[in-house]
Amino acid sequence: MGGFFIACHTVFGFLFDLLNYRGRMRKLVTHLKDRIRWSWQGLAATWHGEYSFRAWVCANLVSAGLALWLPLSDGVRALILVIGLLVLVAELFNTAIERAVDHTSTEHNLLAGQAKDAASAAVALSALAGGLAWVIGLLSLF
Ligand SMILES: Nc1ncnc2c1ncn2[C@@H]1O[C@H](COP(=O)(O)OP(=O)(O)OP(=O)(O)O)[C@@H](O)[C@H]1O
Repeated sequence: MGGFFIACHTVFGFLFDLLNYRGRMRKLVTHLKDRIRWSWQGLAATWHGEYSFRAWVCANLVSAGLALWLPLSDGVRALILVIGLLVLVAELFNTAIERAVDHTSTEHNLLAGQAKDAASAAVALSALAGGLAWVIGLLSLF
């Protein structure tokens, strides 16, 4: 009799865990789908609203094409491609900060200006890193 109860407890425990697990997985997949949708919305809005983002995407396509075409080492290629993506990431943050600041107030304010300038500097520095990666890559060809 004791063995029967232990067996029931084990089987029901297993079924309960399985249902719980499936519920958690379903929640995880829904969250993942939402995050992909929101990220896509962010990319699309930035693409449509920011000329500089479109310009960086085009520059990245040219840079990536050249990096793959030229006989560069794998390390330099990876550096150029990754830094190129980081410039886009910096531009997305720059846009997010500009939008958040302008949503709060479009009045002239020292802190608002500093926030935007810092975001702008982040894009400039990441672009500088990309340029540096290209200089290293081109020097390695000679
Ligand atoms: N509310 C503000 N208060 C103070 N200075 C501001 C404010 N808004 C903008 N500025 C100044 O103007 C600069 C450019 O502003 P903003 O980033 O909004 O212009 P933008 O032309 O849309 O830039 P981007 O080309 O990066 O999209 C800022 O870096 C900052 O120095």
